[in-house]
Amino acid sequence: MTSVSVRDLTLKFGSLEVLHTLNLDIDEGEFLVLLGPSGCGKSTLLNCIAGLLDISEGQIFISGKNVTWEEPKDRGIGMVFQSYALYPQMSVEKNLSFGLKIAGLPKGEIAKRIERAAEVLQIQSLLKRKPAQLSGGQRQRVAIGRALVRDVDVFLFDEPLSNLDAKLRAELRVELKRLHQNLKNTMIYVTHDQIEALTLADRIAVMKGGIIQQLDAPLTIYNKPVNLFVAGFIGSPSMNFLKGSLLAQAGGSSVLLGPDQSVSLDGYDAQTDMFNGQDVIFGVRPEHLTITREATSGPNLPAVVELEEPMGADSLVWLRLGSHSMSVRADSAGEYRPGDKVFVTFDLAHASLFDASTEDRI
Ligand SMILES: Nc1ncnc2c1ncn2[C@@H]1O[C@H](COP(=O)(O)OP(=O)(O)OP(=O)(O)O)[C@@H](O)[C@H]1O
Repeated sequence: MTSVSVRDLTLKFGSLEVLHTLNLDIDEGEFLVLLGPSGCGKSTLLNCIAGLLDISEGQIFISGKNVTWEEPKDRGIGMVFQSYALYPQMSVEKNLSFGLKIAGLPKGEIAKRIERAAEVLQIQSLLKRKPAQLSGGQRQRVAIGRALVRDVDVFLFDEPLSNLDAKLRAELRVELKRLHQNLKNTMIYVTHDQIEALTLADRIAVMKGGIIQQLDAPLTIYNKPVNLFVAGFIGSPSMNFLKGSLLAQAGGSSVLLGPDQSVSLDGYDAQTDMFNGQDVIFGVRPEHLTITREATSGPNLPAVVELEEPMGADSLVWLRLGSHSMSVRADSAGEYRPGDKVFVTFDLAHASLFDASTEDRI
């Protein structure tokens, strides 16, 4: 069942149109991540769903009800912001109970909900403390708790972890995932951190310039990005992009990357013949390339090592291949030296090909 439905949503700030006739359906219990670079409109979209902005055109439905003109408090949503927005003079317990008291809930019910949220978030021992006596991670837990006690259908998160250091962020990310697995509420989560998106989401909506570029499961977005923007935005280290031209012949297509340098597209999962002679961009992730000292039987090209970056478990080896530079994830601990002559093999089943003029996937 659809939990949140956004229909033909347009939002303008004065003459600046930030969201353009946007449509989005989010299933009940789904963890949907809105991902994109700064300024792409993801917080604006979340704020529209929350009712914090008056939309210019379109409609929003939550749990089947048209809430387009409803007040935020009447939408059945709980929101968690990047800034914890806790009341500094109140204890954790009071921060959690405040909204419920205003809503007129009976004392017993309030106590029950706080107890449950405190247990889920492991903050039972912190209930009497003030926000200033908490760490950043604990404060963010309380902020999540405040949304939790409202007993809502839909949680909205706006970059809730971005104020935390990397280690804490990784810990809370796991906790959020666990929380979603236990509660099974619909969650809409804004971030510009692709790791957060890939690890948390059931589906990711990648946005650019107020438009959803791709809405898909994380691995589909990772393996089959619909355009050059999505391909470049997702993945760290980034996908390698090699400019070339497409040559379709009787024996199959290939990409000409330079004089005497061509990569056969045998194994690529789409028809490419109709792009014969056109400029294309061949995209391949560092982990879908293999370096060998000797030529292999697969589609491989000679390359020269520029440098090796050790990354702990493995390393990133930068290669020069004619006029192209590319990085390869290698199971190596400093065995490559600048100037080493190697061969690089391409995993075509995981490669991407883009039309250089439209930047769309072929
Ligand atoms: N109140 C406002 N008045 C005018 N322009 C605004 C307002 N709020 C946001 N904008 C503009 O709308 C666009 C989208 O902003 P939004 O905050 O939604 O982006 P975002 O993708 O969430 O970025 P970030 O990750 O930096 O928060 C930006 O160009 C921003 O400058």
